[in-house]
Amino acid sequence: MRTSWADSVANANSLAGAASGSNTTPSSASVAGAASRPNRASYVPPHLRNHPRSEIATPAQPDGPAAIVRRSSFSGPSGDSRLGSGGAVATRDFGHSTAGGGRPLGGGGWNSRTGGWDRGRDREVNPFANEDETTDAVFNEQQNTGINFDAYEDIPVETSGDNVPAPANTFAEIDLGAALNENIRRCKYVRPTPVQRHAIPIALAGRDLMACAQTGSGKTAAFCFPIISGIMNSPLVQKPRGARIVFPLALILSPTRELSVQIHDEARKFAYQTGVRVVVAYGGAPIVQQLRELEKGVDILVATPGRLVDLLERARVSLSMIRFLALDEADRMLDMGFEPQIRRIVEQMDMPPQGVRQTMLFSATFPKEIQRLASDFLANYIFLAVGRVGSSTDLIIQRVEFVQESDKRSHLMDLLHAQRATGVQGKQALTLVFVETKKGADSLEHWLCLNGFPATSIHGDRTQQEREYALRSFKSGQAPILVATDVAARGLDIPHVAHVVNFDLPNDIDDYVHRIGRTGRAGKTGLATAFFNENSTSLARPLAELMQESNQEVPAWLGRYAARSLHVGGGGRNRRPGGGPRFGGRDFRRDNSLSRGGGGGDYYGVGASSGYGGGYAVAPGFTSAWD
Ligand SMILES: Nc1ncnc2c1ncn2[C@@H]1O[C@H](COP(=O)(O)OP(=O)(O)OP(=O)(O)O)[C@@H](O)[C@H]1O
Repeated sequence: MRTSWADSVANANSLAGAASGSNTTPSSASVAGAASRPNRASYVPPHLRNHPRSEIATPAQPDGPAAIVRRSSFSGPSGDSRLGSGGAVATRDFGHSTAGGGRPLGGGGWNSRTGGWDRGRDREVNPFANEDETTDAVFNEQQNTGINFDAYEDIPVETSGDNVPAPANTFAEIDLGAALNENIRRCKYVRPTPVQRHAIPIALAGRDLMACAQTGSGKTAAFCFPIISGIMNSPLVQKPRGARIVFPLALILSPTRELSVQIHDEARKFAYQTGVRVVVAYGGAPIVQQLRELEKGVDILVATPGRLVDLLERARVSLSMIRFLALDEADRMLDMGFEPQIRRIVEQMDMPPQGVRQTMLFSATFPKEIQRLASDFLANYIFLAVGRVGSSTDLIIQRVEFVQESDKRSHLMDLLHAQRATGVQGKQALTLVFVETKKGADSLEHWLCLNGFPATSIHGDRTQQEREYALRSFKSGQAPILVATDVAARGLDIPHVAHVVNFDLPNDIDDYVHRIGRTGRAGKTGLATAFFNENSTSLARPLAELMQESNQEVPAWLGRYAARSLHVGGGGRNRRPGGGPRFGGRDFRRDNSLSRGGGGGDYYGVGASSGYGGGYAVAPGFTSAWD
């Protein structure tokens, strides 16, 4: 059975303790003795290679169950030691003790359950295997080196908060350690995206973070890298053993099952051969299988809130050792749908409080009221806005067409035929069609299939198996059209989505931003078409504003709808406050210190000021820069 790195530490200590004839710690002698046993070829993790043997040291004596062992100090900033008050900090380097001494803590390996931490890692499934085998090398290359990554270069970046760490320009500068760097290379990431450049140094400095950055701009790595590096490099409280309860060190919450699976897949790549074990738990899939995975050991738990609550109630997971908490799609996680569950998980179970754990919230949209809620979870945090957050990337060409309800199907058919005619189809050009209801998704899928367009669908009434199958056939191009409800709106990173069609527009502009963000990812361009009619008038103004902000052509008729909705007070939550350039989800804390510019200005000339293009003063403690 494999274990997590944390378990390995615990087991290493108990093994060594046994070897020295005590229940506590390995003495130097026992370790030396163990090290002098005949060595089988020992696995040296990539990040520990090339370290002189002289640096190799032995874990010092832990002090009871809360003993802390420093895992590795080979690179990166020193870990967050905020948890250090619970026990003694080992002075020797855990990681290095593995590196040089073969199996320094006993011939049986690090872990009595597994027969060896390194053996467990030898058996680690290579998450890059499929990609390496991909014959279409160019395809892969384009995926991640992204010719258009230059498009991000002149993106506006704003940070606020105390003592904001400086951004880094290269991964080498960030110094994540050899193992992570090797995985970054395997992912074909040549340089960090802007959100990574800023967020990773902030997170590595141990700071809490609320980060807004456009869809498809690499937020997953921005929170995964520091978590993995933090787990590898910082002191660790020894995990209690024996019971069937597991103690993850990091928790990543996301709103949908598919997104959790995707984050898990990504995190496994980033953590490959680091010894940091990532496990996913989500609803709709058999819990027994997930429990089995958890029992093998878990450092990073990626979960949907519902399934996590279930695991907590069954006392199979404890959050008492959580050092890193990340909420992906944080605004969604804290809106009315999820907030009670999130509060339960974060505030009412056994998770260390804010200021003790490190908390990171990420999204492309961050309405102010949600920022206010989110600040309950954060301590002295830094707000980071990359791009006009809450806005869409300029890489997505947005079109809005006026289509009556009864004409929508035939209009969609025209679009699809036109795509076919230009050869834009198949695996290299997938089309994602968003509809409002589950029934609507089923019936549109059926109709498309009847009309010779292989389609599939994903929504909440389909079984998890059906959802996963649908996603697989879409990704593979077997069904190059996916009809979806908002369950597929956020986070999903599906290569080659060339066209997003908003067959039904959502009620909330932020949902629109996330939906169209399924294309135009990682520096590539994409197309989004929306069908607008009298049913979507409440979206007219925010949509027109968004398009204007993203340098899109706004049809005159949409401008008229927008102006009208302003006069009748439409917009509701969609009404964007303040006018002026939004920087999207601007830090709500600034509202207290800055006078609001714009006062409802807009580009229709209806508001009090001319809105766009006007700046706002930068208050002390806030920086604003073009990255
Ligand atoms: N530094 C990088 N270089 C090249 N590609 C990258 C880099 N970082 C991330 N990517 C790729 O960019 C794509 C989008 O990343 P990711 O899914 O993390 O975006 P996101 O910001 O979380 O988007 P969303 O807001 O939609 O959730 C992924 O395919 C990822 O592999």
